Amino acid sequence: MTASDIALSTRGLGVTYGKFVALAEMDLDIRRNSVHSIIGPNGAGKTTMFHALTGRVMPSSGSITLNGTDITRTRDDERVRHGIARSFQVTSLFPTLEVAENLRLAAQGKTPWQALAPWRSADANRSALATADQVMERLGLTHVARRPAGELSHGQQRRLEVGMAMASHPSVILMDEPTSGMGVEDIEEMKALIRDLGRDHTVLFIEHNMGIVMNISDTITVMRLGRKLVEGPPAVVRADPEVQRAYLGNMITGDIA
Ligand SMILES: Nc1ncnc2c1ncn2[C@@H]1O[C@H](COP(=O)(O)OP(=O)(O)OP(=O)(O)O)[C@@H](O)[C@H]1O
Repeated sequence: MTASDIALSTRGLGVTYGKFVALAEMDLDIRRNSVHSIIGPNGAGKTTMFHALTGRVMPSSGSITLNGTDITRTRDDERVRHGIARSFQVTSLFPTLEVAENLRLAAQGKTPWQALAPWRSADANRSALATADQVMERLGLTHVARRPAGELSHGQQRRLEVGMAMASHPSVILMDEPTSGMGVEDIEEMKALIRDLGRDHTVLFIEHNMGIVMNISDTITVMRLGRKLVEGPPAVVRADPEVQRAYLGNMITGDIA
């Protein structure tokens, strides 16, 4: 693997909350156009890792590199411009606005208030509309383009959240438990979407459902107590004695068979 194959990497990344070490010495290499999952028991530091990557918390040590640029000290909004997008929960959607309008605003990186501005250029608007169309097609939401986002089914809303992240043309998409609270059918659609995204995006996601993780990940990083425990493709992680021990000790829930 050469440096240009890596979209996002960390070296020696650490986060402390007061005296508590939530993340320590984390080295991560996320391959471009791959699906990479982070798993581990509650409190392992997965969310802290995401917060450090998006700029929500500042690391106490180490570095973060995105497409060759050191972004360790950049603000969260600058990171979005550099190409990191986080798929937020349903609350990030504007429920009274149409699906297409939600995506158009996301493509412009704007709130509805800013989008009302009269000085918005026609070209920027056209390109945002084109992006919204492409994203809806990819997500299978074209047929609900004119429906208010708040009227979509739960599964459709969750796919739209992913679309909101895609609309900023990110190089890396972070997803925090993309299938949590979903029924079986919606889970299958989300799995297919993530796998599809991995063809031309880099996807990093936190997930508790082991069936999904083993099924769609190219690489899995297992965390425990703020550190990396094991990393590799699903077959390697599944067979690893340390991971097996963690499962047997109920440190990680779910079925790894
Ligand atoms: N703001 C904070 N202040 C103090 N401690 C925190 C803070 N946020 C998280 N922690 C602690 O850091 C540790 C790691 O938490 P984190 O949320 O990153 O774990 P996680 O792997 O995402 O867990 P889960 O699967 O339960 O979401 C936990 O022990 C948690 O209590």
